[in-house]
Amino acid sequence: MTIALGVVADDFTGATDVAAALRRAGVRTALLFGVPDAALPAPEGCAAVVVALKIRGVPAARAVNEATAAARWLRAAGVRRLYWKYCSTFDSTPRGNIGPVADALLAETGQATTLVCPAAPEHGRTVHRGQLLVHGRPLAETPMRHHPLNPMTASDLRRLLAPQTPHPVGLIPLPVVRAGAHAVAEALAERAAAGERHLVADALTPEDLTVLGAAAGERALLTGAAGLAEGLARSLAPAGPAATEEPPRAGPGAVLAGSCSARTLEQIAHFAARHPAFRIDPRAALAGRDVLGEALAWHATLPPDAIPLLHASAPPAELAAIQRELGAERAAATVEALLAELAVRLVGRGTRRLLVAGGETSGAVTTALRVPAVVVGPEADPGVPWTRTLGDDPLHLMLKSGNFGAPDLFARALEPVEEPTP
Ligand SMILES: Nc1ncnc2c1ncn2[C@@H]1O[C@H](COP(=O)(O)OP(=O)(O)OP(=O)(O)O)[C@@H](O)[C@H]1O
Ligand SMILES: O=C(O)[C@@H](O)C(=O)CO
Repeated sequence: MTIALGVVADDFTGATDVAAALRRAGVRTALLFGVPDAALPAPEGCAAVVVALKIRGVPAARAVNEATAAARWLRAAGVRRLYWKYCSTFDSTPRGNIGPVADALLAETGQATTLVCPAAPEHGRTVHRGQLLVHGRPLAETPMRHHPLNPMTASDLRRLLAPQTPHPVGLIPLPVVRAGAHAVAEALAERAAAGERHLVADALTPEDLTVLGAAAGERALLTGAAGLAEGLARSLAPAGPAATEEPPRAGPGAVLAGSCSARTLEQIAHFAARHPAFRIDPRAALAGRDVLGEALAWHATLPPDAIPLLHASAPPAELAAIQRELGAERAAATVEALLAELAVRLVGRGTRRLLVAGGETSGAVTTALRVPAVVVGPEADPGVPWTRTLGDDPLHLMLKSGNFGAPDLFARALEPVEEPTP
């Protein structure tokens, strides 16, 4: 089977989000974690392959190297169209990594111009007049202002991208998109001739994204969040039925959360009111306390059917205080290392369903668990699918983006479902 689309995703939850969107569009999708080994054969029977990397916050040179290596593997596996998936809230700093990777992949494919469209209407993200809106509010006026690693303090995508690339950034405004694929294709050709390399595209609806996907035609590289990938998939092939697979209902479950996003904090509050919860503090760990040992000892006291939550998440003011005291990167690395080791220990103790909140956190956990690839299953909420490892005794993983899912998601995903009495 030809692989129609190869996606390079900058974090692990973003990768599951885009894989779920492709599955929704009827495309059988495989999800690989980390740059695939050169000898790894292309997954059988899949029309799309997503490679999940953990390059959102790393130095730009490293992000470029890993993304290029993943793109080369995908192209060697026969992929003609590449997609660079970044966050629908454009998580990045003025140093990168969205621009540098887009430039590197453009050079790799020999293409002159690409689209930049983080719209994901499914998640309430739209682009209008080049502004990124989250449920109608400019990005910089949302809690993303307080993100622990990349606070987003501007909303204009041209302004956000400009410091990340030496190339001109232009705009395809909504009226052009609404005029249809032909008008967008013409605008793309004109802007390319004018030397504009990155074209921010307005999109408010799934239909706008399908138009953009269709306009891109045979272009070898598009960039954006899950919405444009789904639009591209819809324009490539009519939607088929999504594979039918039940969510995993049984087996010991646990939640590990390192996301400090507003939605994760709500989900933690909801879950902790019903289930045992343990809070990890990086200050204690760096002061020399055996936080891992304490968490494991706490876990050992729980009844076998408990669904524990272990988390480090802190509200904005407390997070800022921790970061001032420890340094943001040191604090984050400490939390990630602790949660990753906890994941390994919990799975060692029999956990088979693991919900992980946060993209960086999911990257750390999945890498520590040495999971090479998963099959993408049903979504519990938009962009939050269950995935499972291959083999006889699969591990079920739900990698949740910080801002995704309803407040009761953790409970809904993991609590046993009462069978209706006949
Ligand atoms: N108490 C804390 N103090 C300092 N850093 C923390 C704390 N808790 C979590 N972190 C760090 O904050 C970062 C949160 O990023 P992560 O990507 O996991 O979540 P997110 O940004 O909400 O999710 P997504 O990327 O999916 O939107 C992680 O690196 C984590 O280790
Ligand atoms: O696009 C999004 O918002 C998510 O897929 C994501 O990347 C979160 O890390």
